Amino acid sequence: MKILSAAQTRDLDQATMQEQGITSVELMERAAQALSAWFYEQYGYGEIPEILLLCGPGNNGGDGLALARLLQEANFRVRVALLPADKHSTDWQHNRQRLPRAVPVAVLDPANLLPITKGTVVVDALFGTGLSRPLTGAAAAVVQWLNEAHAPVLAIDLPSGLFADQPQPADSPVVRATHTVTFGLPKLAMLLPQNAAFVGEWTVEDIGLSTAFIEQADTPWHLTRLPQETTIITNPPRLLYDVSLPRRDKFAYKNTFGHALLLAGSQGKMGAAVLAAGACLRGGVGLLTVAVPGGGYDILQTTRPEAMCLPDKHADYITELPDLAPYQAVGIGPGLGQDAASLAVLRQLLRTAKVPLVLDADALNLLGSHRTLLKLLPPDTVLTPHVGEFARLTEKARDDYHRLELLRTFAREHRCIVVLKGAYTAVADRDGQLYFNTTGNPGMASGGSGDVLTGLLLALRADQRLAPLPAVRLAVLAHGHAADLAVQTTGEAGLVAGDLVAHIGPALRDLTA
Ligand SMILES: NC(=O)C1=CN([C@@H]2O[C@H](COP(=O)(O)OP(=O)(O)OC[C@H]3O[C@@H](n4cnc5c(N)ncnc54)[C@H](OP(=O)(O)O)[C@@H]3O)[C@@H](O)[C@H]2O)[C@@H](O)CC1
Ligand SMILES: [K+]
Repeated sequence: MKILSAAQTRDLDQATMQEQGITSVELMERAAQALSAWFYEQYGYGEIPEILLLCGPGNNGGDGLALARLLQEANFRVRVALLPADKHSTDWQHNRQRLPRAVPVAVLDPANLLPITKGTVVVDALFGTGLSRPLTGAAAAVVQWLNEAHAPVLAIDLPSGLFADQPQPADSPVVRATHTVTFGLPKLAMLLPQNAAFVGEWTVEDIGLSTAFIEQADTPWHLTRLPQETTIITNPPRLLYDVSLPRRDKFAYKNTFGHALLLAGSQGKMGAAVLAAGACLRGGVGLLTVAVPGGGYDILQTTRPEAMCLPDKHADYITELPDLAPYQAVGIGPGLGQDAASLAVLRQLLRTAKVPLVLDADALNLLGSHRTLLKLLPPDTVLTPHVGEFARLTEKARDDYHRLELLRTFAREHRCIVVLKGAYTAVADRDGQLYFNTTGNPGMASGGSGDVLTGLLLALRADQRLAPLPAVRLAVLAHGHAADLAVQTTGEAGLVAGDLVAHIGPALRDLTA
């Protein structure tokens, strides 16, 4: 799925109207219907709250006015408060006229804003994708007043004051919504940690926007999602896959799934090697060999009998690179430590490897402290930094938007695939495209999650049937999905990395086309 800019979103609305022969008012009505359906789902069967709709001067306010009418017709108690403005959009005026007289309408007086009654649900229909500058004056005063009320807030399309695709100044006010309902496609702003407190939970409502326009739209931003049912109804339901694991041929041989080498573990960190090895095995690798420090031999052989083990001559950390000839992919980093001997192993690996590489954890820290090594990265090497590790590889980002630019530049410059781990893990490829992952949960914020991802990436990079980018997107999607499956029994707090390993099998089964 694509993510479009604010300008492209406006063009998308126009294209939809032309393609479907509908007016902008009709499109607005679809948006309002989707919003009223949301209210039904939330409140239709329980206690019905009073709803206060704050409406701005443009089409976002027009959405609010149309929603007020639909909610009033559905017997919700509604009130409308308008932001004072000199001009209003045509569709706003249309929906203002259609608003039933029974709905109380007031114009907000920014100098005299009355307290919001407890229990009121507020709809933020002040500004959406048409925000052209940071909020000041009356609009800023209203947003501040709303935020101080701590009421539940549903934002239409975007929380007011937030730009869809670029940062706003730190001191400019933005509505802190409890929930945001957006139309057609998510907006870039919704995926960034710095905006989480404004956006709240978010959902995307389908209002029948032009798929032809979306397909041809040029954008670097994409989403990777679980398989979705097509809109064409079939029995059994047909699924559309963003990425998928090919079904195994009946006569499949283990060579198809590759022989992977994992270099991992040091004294006190053998758990990282065990977790990554487990994930690689559950990820479907044909054969796995794990190179570990001598002292880790018994641990690995006992916990993962399916893997072969190469013990290093040093007891505590890895000092020698094994002969790479037998392997189709190599992973390095989990629990590796940062000893000078391990650095030499990494350097030699980068110089000599002719197969896909996955670099994580201490391998990234070593790269960060010896950046000249970056020149040695073979094309399509996979790097899996979290935000701190990424900063060590490049520079400290000013904000989340800047970080995305650094990420795309880095991936292009080094012709590699970077997996920036976080709530919406971002996969950047050498062409400058960026894919946000949509699976996973906060239970994954605990030790070992990253080691599991490395093992899974290694398995899918060793799989001879998958191209580099789809393999990486699939691994990231499956990793999050495994966590979402596991959390159903463990809960978020109780989720440990071993649970992820145990759920990789079912996660990949769901992603097999
Ligand atoms: N198009 C469609 O068919 C559909 C659109 N949809 C809905 O429309 C929304 C987009 O509507 P929109 O383009 O009218 O923009 P909107 O966000 O209402 O704001 C524009 C107004 O605000 C003003 N303004 C801007 N910044 C300001 C500031 N800082 N401080 C003060 N004023 C400021 C700006 O004035 P100006 O910049 O011209 O001075 C203008 O008057 C979209 O988010 C979705 O909700 C859905 O119904 C689906 C169908
Ligand atoms: K809004």
